Amino acid sequence: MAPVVELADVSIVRGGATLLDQVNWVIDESDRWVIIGPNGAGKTTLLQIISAHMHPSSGMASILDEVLGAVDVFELRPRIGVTSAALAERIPRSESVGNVIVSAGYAVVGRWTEQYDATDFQRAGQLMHQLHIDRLGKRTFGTLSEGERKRVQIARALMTDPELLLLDEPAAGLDLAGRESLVETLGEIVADEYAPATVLVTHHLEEIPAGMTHALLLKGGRVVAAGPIDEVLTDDRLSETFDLPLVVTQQDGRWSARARRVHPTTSGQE
Ligand SMILES: Nc1ncnc2c1ncn2[C@@H]1O[C@H](COP(=O)(O)OP(=O)(O)OP(=O)(O)O)[C@@H](O)[C@H]1O
Repeated sequence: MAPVVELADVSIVRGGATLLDQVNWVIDESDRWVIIGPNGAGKTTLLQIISAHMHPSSGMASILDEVLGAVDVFELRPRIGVTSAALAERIPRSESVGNVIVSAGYAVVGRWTEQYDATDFQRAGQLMHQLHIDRLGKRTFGTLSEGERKRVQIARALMTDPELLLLDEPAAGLDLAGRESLVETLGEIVADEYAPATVLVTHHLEEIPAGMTHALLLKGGRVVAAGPIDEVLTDDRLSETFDLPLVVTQQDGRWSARARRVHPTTSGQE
């Protein structure tokens, strides 16, 4: 079976700056990837490529078996579910939650004059249940808490049954309880064998749901490491990525990282 995403030596150059530098990456259908890297590493730029919103300056990008540059991106984009802060800002605050979700089928951010059928509303209802937001259907987007908004966006991203799901910092800005609850729900989604290939971007290992299978570490537009999550999220590789000595721990499928404590040595004592 063809990979869901295949990048070969993909670079992006803008205004003389190299934002991505010869990135090679393959995503298979059953993969659940997490991308980690410091601010400015190129994570959003990488998502722009695999969501068919940016073409490589050089190299080859194949998304859902279509090569960017040789495909109508407007046909490709509906096959990809995306959540990001930029997209959330475009959702009208006065729109009802139900309409925010159902309108994904038309690739518009609020309901206008399109007609939806019973299956659309049934699907939206199922997703609201899956995201634990059943009771919010009639509320307007602007009245929701940040955590509720994140869930609505994820339901919307799943509405079209995408073949690729891209989540750009889904837990950013949530309090501890909100983060834990959302991470648990994301864990339920990625555990479903019929869920699409998934890519989640985060700055924090604590935001990685259990069940993610692969990790890609990005620094200065270059891939530091990419592969099975256990092999990639190591002390050495994460320390190199963030230019800081770090200790990584994993427990019950969840990850965390902290700075390595340097013990001051007292003269004459070991
Ligand atoms: N059009 C552009 N021209 C020049 N530089 C750009 C352009 N767009 C982005 N950049 C730079 O490219 C780098 C990578 O940006 P990107 O948003 O992909 O990083 P990121 O890893 O998502 O960062 P963050 O974690 O802060 O969101 C940044 O240094 C950014 O300033």
